Amino acid sequence: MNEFLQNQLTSRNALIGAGALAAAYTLRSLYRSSQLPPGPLGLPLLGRLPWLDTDHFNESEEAMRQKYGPIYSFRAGQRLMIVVSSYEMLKEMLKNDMFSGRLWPPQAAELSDGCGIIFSEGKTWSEQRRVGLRMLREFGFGKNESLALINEEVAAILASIESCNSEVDSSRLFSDLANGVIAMLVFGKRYANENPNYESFLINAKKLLNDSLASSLTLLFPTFAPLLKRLSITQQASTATLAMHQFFEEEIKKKEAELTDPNAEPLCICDAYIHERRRYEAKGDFYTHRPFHLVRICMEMFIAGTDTTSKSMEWLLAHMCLYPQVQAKVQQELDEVVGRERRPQINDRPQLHYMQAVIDESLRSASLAFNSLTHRAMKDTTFRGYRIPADAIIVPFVYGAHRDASIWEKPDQFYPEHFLDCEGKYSPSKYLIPFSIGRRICPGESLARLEIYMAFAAIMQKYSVTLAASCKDKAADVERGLTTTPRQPGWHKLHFVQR
Ligand code: HEM
Repeated sequence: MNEFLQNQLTSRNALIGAGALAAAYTLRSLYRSSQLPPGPLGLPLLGRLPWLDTDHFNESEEAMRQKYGPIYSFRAGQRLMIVVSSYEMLKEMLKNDMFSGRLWPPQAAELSDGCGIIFSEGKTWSEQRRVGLRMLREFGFGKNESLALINEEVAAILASIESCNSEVDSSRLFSDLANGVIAMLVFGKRYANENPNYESFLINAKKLLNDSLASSLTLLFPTFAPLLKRLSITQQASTATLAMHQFFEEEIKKKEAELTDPNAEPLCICDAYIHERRRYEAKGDFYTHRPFHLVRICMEMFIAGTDTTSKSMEWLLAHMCLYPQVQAKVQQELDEVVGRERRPQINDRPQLHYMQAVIDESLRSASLAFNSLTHRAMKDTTFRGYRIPADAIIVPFVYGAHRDASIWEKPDQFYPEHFLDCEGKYSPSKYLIPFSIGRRICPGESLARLEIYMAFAAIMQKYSVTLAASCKDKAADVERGLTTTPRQPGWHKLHFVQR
């Protein structure tokens, strides 16, 4: 055989070999994809990203839920998303350690250094969560001190409504309340708005939330993360995080200097944590509660516990504007149970059946944390016969669960009767999961519910609220909401009339 023929044969064999390999690879990928939960195909590298409406991400996901059912999968960039929206599946999945991991953009994960509650996993997470929850209980829920504190913040809201004759920006109305409560719980003091350090902290926190979609590019495209990390949008988020760390480090330093007596009564979460850390250090353990945990926990309480609570109150008032007949019933019940002479208190809550149903229906209808916080599959595993690869992003699609027609009588309407029994008594539903469910369920639920109830009851007792004249024609936009993190009601202003 001459040399030319031999070369031809070798190239042909190489081509056949490469073709066979490619075919085997494609078949294997198709086979492996067929084991995943059903879902739409996407483009190479981009996956379904071009089809997702980033302004109303919840609606894109809801359309897929309608088509593919309660568990589906799709690729976003290089990541596999497993979207789950059935209550029963979420309950089963989220109580399982296998799905309790977290996956964050690499730059955010590096900055967190595995500390705190929200970003951590495994033993560190369970220890920090245990301590955080205990402290929230000690300082946060239902104690006379915290009730007095919330009452003060509510009084400030009422005063600010009273002083404003014209239109009120609802987003400003409630953020002071939620920030004030968290500041008192965490540091035992309220920050004046003019405090420049606190002001810049608030600006950085807003930046971080607003830029979160853009900065998650590094999460969706891990291969390109080193390049993407250099983008200014990613760097802005990191700079904001570092500045926030600095704010908390300085506040904690002041507390440490003040807290010299180990028997001194802790006055806030920060005091209590410093005591706890010193107890561990006295036993020679400098690691379990190393100082950066406290920095992160303080920051997490502010980030996770303020915007969420104030946006829930905004949604409630938006719903009252959109459904005046519901508002009238809330007020009638308040008049009957509490009257107008004294401010509604926590012990009135069990008698305010309709009001509790309205609050729950607003939480359902808004589904503020519409994707909860996403989780990570810790290992290759299976769930209900589907393959779930390690590092798949588990999306608890709360918005979809709250629109499941097999659970909710009128999923697309604002219908407080979802939470009332046939005698008109409040009947909480286990299917309502705005604070998620399972091992990582929000530890701030009781506190958030307390704040929401106290503020809502006080406002409804004294005022009727409508959309301001300038936004009357925007009702549909208000109700459709905006999807940032968290989902906000559409932009609007309010008009209050004293009752
Ligand atoms: C209406 C207000 C709130 C809503 C809708 C809300 C919702 C949520 C959701 C959906 C999660 C994710 C749970 C998961 O990963 O499965 C979460 C986690 C968390 N929330 Fe809240 N939250 C609210 C208020 C608060 C408050 C007031 C605090 C603290 C003072 C707080 C602290 C946290 C923390 C620390 C986590 C992380 C839990 C973990 O990773 O183990 N939240 N929240």
